[in-house]
Amino acid sequence: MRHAHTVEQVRAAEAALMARLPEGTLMQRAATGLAVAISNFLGGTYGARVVLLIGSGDNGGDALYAGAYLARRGAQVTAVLLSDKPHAAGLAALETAGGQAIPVTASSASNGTTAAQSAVAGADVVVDGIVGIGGRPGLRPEALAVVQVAERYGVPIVAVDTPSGVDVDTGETPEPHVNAALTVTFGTHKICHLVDPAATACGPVHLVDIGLDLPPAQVQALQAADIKALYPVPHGESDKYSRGVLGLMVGSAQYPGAAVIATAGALAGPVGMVRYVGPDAVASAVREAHPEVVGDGRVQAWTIGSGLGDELDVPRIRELLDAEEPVVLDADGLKALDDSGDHVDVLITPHAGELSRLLGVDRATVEAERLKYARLAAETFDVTVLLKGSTTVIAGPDGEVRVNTNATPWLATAGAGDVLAGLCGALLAGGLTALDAASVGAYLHAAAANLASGGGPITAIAVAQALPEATRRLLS
Ligand SMILES: NC(=O)C1=CN([C@@H]2O[C@H](COP(=O)(O)OP(=O)(O)OC[C@H]3O[C@@H](n4cnc5c(N)ncnc54)[C@H](O)[C@@H]3O)[C@@H](O)[C@H]2O)[C@@H](O)CC1
Ligand SMILES: [K+]
Repeated sequence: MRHAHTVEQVRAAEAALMARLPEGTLMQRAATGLAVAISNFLGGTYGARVVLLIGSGDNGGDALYAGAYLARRGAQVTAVLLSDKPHAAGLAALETAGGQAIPVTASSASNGTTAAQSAVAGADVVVDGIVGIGGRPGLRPEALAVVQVAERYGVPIVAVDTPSGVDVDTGETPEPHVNAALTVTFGTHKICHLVDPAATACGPVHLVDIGLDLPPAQVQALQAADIKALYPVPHGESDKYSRGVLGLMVGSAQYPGAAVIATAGALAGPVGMVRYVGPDAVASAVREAHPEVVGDGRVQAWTIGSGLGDELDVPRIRELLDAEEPVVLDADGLKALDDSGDHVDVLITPHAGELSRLLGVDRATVEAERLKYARLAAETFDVTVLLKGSTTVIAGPDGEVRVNTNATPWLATAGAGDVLAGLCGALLAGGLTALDAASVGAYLHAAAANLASGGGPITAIAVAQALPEATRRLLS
């Protein structure tokens, strides 16, 4: 499990630990981990040209001490000072180790550029120590100008703790920010490391343990071992009924393929039986592709909505939402969702466009503030929300949030959502809670997509077909 804590939680844990340790110990731990990570990123330090961007706070202190470490190992280190009050002890350490510091405004011998811009343009790596957890969104003009030089010259940026300019506690990026090739963070993940759009700006995230004692996390990212522990594996006493029966109310004359694809996703889940309920022509198409599927009858869970188009029986869907059996509500089915606030175990699986319609805000706003709107919808409709996207945000009605980060962009293909809806329904029928079904479903869906893709295009059916192998690999 990866945990993400808020800035407030991190500061409290840091304060408690600092009170017990000699001054500067935490920063030394952070800086050493940072320096080792930069050295690994570069594949060695001797002769490497390293430029540090240094703001006014402890984030800059980390970067300066790491720069001193690298300078002692033969790197040519230049600190660009963005503030007139850089971390004094860190700066002294860098200079003692042979590094040099220049103010961001210093002019260069060559016309038109500053010394800082020339240093950045010729660097092997730029280290972003502008701001960390003390930062507000955005970059000041001098900082933005040097960051843009790095981008223009293709110089990779390693972010210290967080890419400067992002909103650390929400993952939002309303203002210009650093786009890192690697982020080295300390103690725990922050929310911006896991939630898009900021998560993308972090690149891979490397966590350095500095010994913090932390409270329960606000956001969690389940890893393979967590998913494995949740998966409902059949045992010696299992039969097709006890493994769970899923009812599918999906597909229509308009979109018969959605029914076939959602069924493929469901059958690749942990259920014992799948029932299809829908128009005769669609049922025939489903049975032709999947002869295992039977008709109406008792079920332990429902998947409703994928590809229903205009064939929406709203009163019937509302009846099922209020009934005891848990429901996955997808795509067109979302039009039947009400905010009566009396849902037992309902999982909705919207993309940003569908969530924006449900909440009456525009799509771009939902995409920019994914965590906020996933939480809001969970609370408003008393459901669990799985908000699809490059990082999937899963929010429970009681405020619990999980994210899934293993997806591939190749998964953005027609029908992929139908596979997910079928799979999540199967996991609900297999006995998982809505939150766990969403977590396991999102993880396996992405794992199957990675397997099927291998770095190339995929179809939704190929994702469904790769699900058994992805599940086998997880469980083995
Ligand atoms: N507190 C600790 O014990 C530890 C802190 N560590 C480092 O310290 C960082 C936090 O340090 P600080 O609390 O000094 O805060 P920062 O270094 O993140 O920010 C410092 C100051 O920058 C200014 N600022 C805010 N937004 C800005 C913006 N957009 N552009 C320019 N300046 C802006 C503010 O005046 C803020 O107080 C962490 O992210 C981490 O890197 C690590 O050394 C681990 C231990
Ligand atoms: K930073």
